Amino acid sequence: MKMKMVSDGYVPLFETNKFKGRVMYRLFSVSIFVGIFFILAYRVGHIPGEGADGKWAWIGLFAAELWFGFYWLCTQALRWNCVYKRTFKDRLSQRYENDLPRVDVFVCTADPIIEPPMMVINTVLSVMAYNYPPEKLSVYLSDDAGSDLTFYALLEASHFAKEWLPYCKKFEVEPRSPGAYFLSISDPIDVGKAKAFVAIKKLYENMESRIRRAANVGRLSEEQRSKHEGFSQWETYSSKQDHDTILQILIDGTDLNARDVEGCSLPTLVYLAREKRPRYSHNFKAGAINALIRVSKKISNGHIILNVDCDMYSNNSESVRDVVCFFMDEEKGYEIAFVQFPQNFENVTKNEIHGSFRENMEVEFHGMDGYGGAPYIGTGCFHRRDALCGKKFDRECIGEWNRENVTKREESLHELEDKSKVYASCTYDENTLWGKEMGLKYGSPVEDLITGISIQCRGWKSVYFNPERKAFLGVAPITLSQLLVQHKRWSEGNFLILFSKTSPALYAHGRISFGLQLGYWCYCFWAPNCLATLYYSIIPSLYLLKSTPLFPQASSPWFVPFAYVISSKYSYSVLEFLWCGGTILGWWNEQRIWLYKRTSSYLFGFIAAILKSIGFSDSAFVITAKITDEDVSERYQKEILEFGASSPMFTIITTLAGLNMFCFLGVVKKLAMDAASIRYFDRMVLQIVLCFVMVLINWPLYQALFVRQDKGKMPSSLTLQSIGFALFACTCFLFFQ
Ligand SMILES: O=c1ccn([C@@H]2O[C@H](COP(=O)(O)OP(=O)(O)O[C@H]3O[C@H](CO)[C@@H](O)[C@H](O)[C@H]3O)[C@@H](O)[C@H]2O)c(=O)[nH]1
Ligand SMILES: [Mn+2]
Repeated sequence: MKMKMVSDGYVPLFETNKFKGRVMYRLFSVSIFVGIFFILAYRVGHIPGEGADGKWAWIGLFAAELWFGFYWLCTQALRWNCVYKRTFKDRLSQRYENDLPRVDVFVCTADPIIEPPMMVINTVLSVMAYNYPPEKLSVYLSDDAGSDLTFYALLEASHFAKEWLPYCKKFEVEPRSPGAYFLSISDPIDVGKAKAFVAIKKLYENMESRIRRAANVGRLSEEQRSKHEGFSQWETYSSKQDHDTILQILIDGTDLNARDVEGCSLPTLVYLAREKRPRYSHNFKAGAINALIRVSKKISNGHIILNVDCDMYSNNSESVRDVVCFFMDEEKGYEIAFVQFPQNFENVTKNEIHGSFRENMEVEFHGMDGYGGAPYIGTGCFHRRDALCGKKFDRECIGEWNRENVTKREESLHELEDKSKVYASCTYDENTLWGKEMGLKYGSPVEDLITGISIQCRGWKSVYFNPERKAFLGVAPITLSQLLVQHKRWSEGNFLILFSKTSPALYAHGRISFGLQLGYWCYCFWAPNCLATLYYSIIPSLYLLKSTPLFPQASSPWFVPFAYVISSKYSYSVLEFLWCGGTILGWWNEQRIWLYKRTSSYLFGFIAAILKSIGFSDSAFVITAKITDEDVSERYQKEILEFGASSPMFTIITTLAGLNMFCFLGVVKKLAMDAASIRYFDRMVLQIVLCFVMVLINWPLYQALFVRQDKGKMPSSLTLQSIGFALFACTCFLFFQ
């Protein structure tokens, strides 16, 4: 009904544009498909005869190539149908400025040491300062550590906000995280602003030094505690895993006395540490968010919920308005459950030694958006509250944004706090649909992705929005081992989704589009990728030692599909990377990380997933550290890979690098000594190239093994062990096989 009414003079609040080079890309993609077909045909048609050397290796390669072919096909779904979104915020203001929906922002933190309170409150301040009516904005901090230090920092932030918010609005500051803002501007050019700048900076620095001092001492003084009654809630606190619910409304937006220094109202600000007991599983981040969903329903009940990690500050004060354009669009808004922004990082170096999510963010998610289903990736995502709470999509529920406004509260603030605490108790979830059908799903290390899929399976659509000015900036892992651990968690979780109730292989079939299903497979199948990749990076190199060819020789026509697929796929990959704003060296680094992730993280993730599904272990959420030592981050800035400590993941990648080094040395020896080396080269060319690329890509690793002397080099024990393994493997292969 409503749709009919508006469609006459309908002027949309957002538009969707298709990628212009679509047809070209599809033709290119088909040509690669044909190439892959010929490669597989070659494998099937040329299996070495019974008893011939390398028969089983050959069959293994066939399996690996079949896998890569399948995986490649899935990745096409991410590129086939890319779309780009644009919003019209001026139209939004014209039409709805007085009817904007309420928005609740959830920031979560879990450890005051690896997630320093200063970082947390910078994120909080940045979202409090959104260009949005403050009476419609509420900010909640979930503290899974229940740390009084974090509470203290938030209390300080609530005072500072009274100066910071009007300052941001007056001078149209960007970004609105004070820390990032002061770093980006050393001296204001405009003299008129200079005074205000100096004053606010001073306030910030004073606050910072108070918080840092408290953090260094490790506890708060009696005097600090006496400044706020909220601290009394820590009296019964025994540990991070064992404490009552701590809930404090620091700023009550409905209170007419809560004003900033210019007399404008302030957003509501709430601190919550949900109840924790050792006997009850707290379900990590999913449990924290679900507690917030319930508590916030009682306090502010925003229609839209934004969820950010504590290290992801808002870099664009217009984001909420962008999002509201999607939700309030009269024709298409009613079917959107969530709007996901990209994850961008503040601390990536120019050539991204740890790789980045560049292609995922700039290409692949646009591809999924083309099928109506951007994934939910945990942070920087705005949800429609109802959809997040389990509501099924229903065509009838159009135009419900303008429902009731906050009615004047009957109870006092204290009563409200006490009543809301119930919703954060550790037993509240038991025997309810929370964590299953409602809120974020429990039991998965990637609660975000799986929750997004289940929302889409209930009929909702989602939107991916990637504006010019980045909406959020976070902290990427600074050391290689942190990165590998993070990817282990993801690959394990993504793989387990396939076997879950909302598997994109089975359950989702028919509920989401097939293109989107394939798109999700790319992520779900991260872990098993390790098998084919390990095989490809070991077996062909080993067979070089025996001079057994496993690929067509250079003079054979079968060489053509291999050469075509490899060269065109990689040329395209480089072009895509540059087009997304990367550098050539960045691309090369990305390939290295691709290899390391696939051979170590994914392998461990794969094993962990299997152990978990047969009931041997339980997955945990290892929180990614956001701070490091001075010299570690110095090396990171210089783009030097950080090893330092031993880890089983390093053993694998080092053994692999050693093995390829030995095989390559074997080739060099053959080429130098053998009179028929031209013939050898012709027969073995693809294997030699593969081995050579492996050596080349591992160059920084060899330096860490043999050359570097700094603290971030590979530990000597690990070097010895891995080189030993590699030598052993080569020798065994040569003499006993
Ligand atoms: O028990 C926990 C554990 C974590 N967190 C918070 O969850 C967020 C993400 O944790 P982090 O260690 O930074 O993980 P990342 O690997 O960086 O997280 C990515 O991957 C996760 C899923 O694996 C998603 O939940 C995140 O949103 C996404 O940024 C942080 O704000 C944590 O404070 C909690 O609140 N409680
Ligand atoms: Mn993180």
